Amino acid sequence: MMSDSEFDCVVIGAGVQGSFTAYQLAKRKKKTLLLEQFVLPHSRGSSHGQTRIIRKAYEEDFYVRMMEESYKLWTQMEKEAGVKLYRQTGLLVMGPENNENYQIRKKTLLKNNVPMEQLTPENFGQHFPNVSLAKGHAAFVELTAGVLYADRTLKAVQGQFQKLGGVIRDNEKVTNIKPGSLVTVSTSNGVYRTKRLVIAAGPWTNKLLVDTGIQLPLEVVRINVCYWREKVQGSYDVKQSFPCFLQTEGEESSDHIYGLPANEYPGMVKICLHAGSNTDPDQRDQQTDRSDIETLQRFVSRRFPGLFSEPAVVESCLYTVTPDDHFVLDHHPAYRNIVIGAGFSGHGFKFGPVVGQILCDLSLGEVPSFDLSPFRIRRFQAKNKSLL
Ligand SMILES: Cc1cc2nc3c(=O)[nH]c(=O)nc-3n(C[C@H](O)[C@H](O)[C@H](O)COP(=O)(O)OP(=O)(O)OC[C@H]3O[C@@H](n4cnc5c(N)ncnc54)[C@H](O)[C@@H]3O)c2cc1C
Ligand SMILES: O=C(O)[C@@H]1CCCC=N1
Repeated sequence: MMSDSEFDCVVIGAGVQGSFTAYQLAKRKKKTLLLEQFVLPHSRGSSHGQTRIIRKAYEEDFYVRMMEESYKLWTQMEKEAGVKLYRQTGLLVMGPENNENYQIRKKTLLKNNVPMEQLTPENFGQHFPNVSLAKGHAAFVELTAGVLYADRTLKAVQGQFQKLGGVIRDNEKVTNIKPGSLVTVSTSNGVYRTKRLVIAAGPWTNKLLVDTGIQLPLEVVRINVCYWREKVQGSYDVKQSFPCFLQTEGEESSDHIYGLPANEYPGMVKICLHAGSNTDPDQRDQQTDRSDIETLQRFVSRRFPGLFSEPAVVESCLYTVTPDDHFVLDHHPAYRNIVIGAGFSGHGFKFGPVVGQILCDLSLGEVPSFDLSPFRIRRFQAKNKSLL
């Protein structure tokens, strides 16, 4: 019989990845504790806000395959929790016709039979009268892409976890990890012992890993989340079937620009640059760089003539970025009973259900159904031995 402070598994971090992992562990009848440093819900990490894009438009086949499973698991969670988490809107992908990144993405979708519609510069305006396609650019629509409701997801997954007997302790910061066959986890409120630990701490990952003797090559980046007001309300609204969009590269920036239809704030479209400035997650609001906003203003005024080119609302969110933009899903190199899910590099939300399954499999010593070589920690070792 385990005491109240002993668990089969402790998960650190109640963002999207930690919450789905804890849910999977509880589903497999493991006594699981989910620890969160802030009072839930909170907006200090990477998973807050109302919406995220779900798509299969990736360059790599392995992400497309993971998304096939993820879509099924999103539907399953919607049914189990009785809430709508996904809305199909399509994803408009635009990029320079001859750009490698744009072309590979298109080919990967075609190869994997993802439903899509290719547009021409001639018919683009009929489909999207309020968007101006740049000269020399091409476009297609990934039809099954859409919007995920983020805050609602966290509430649903954490609720299902608790229904399965899982314990959430929020406002409880992990202050020390002592590895061992039973890992000792000290928090601001107590001490727990667990057979297995999953670290899903988002931007705080390296702060926690110090105790376990490693550091990963992760950069924490602050993103200015900008909302742009419509000149005529409804022109880019989710209810009018305006899609999510992705501009792979353009005159304004070599970084991607992406957006979601007006949804959370009536009459405002979310458009962001997929880049920002480095920050310490505990000092996020001291990072005030707004150079990305100037890039976005140029983009909005050229490509979205129906929006005012001054953001009406600017919020903050954090990315935790790896050197190759691929995730870390692996065992700790020195301690097999510690599993790490990190470095989601600004595109991990849509994978939440499948990441939860993978981290749970790894933690229980089971073989995940995906090839995890792109996500192994040793890929960094080969490049820079001093990082580990
Ligand atoms: C602006 C923006 C737009 C994005 N758009 C998309 C998109 O369209 N589609 C998509 O798929 N993805 C998108 N992403 C990426 C996606 O949101 C992230 O990849 C995902 O939310 C990462 O989740 P996480 O659980 O790893 O991190 P987090 O959500 O940050 O969760 C980590 C949690 O760990 C907790 N924690 C840390 N340290 C401790 C400690 N010591 N003790 C206790 N708790 C601790 C933190 O408080 C936090 O709650 C976007 C991200 C941003 C910022
Ligand atoms: O993951 C996503 O879909 C978004 C859009 C592209 C850049 C990052 N996040």
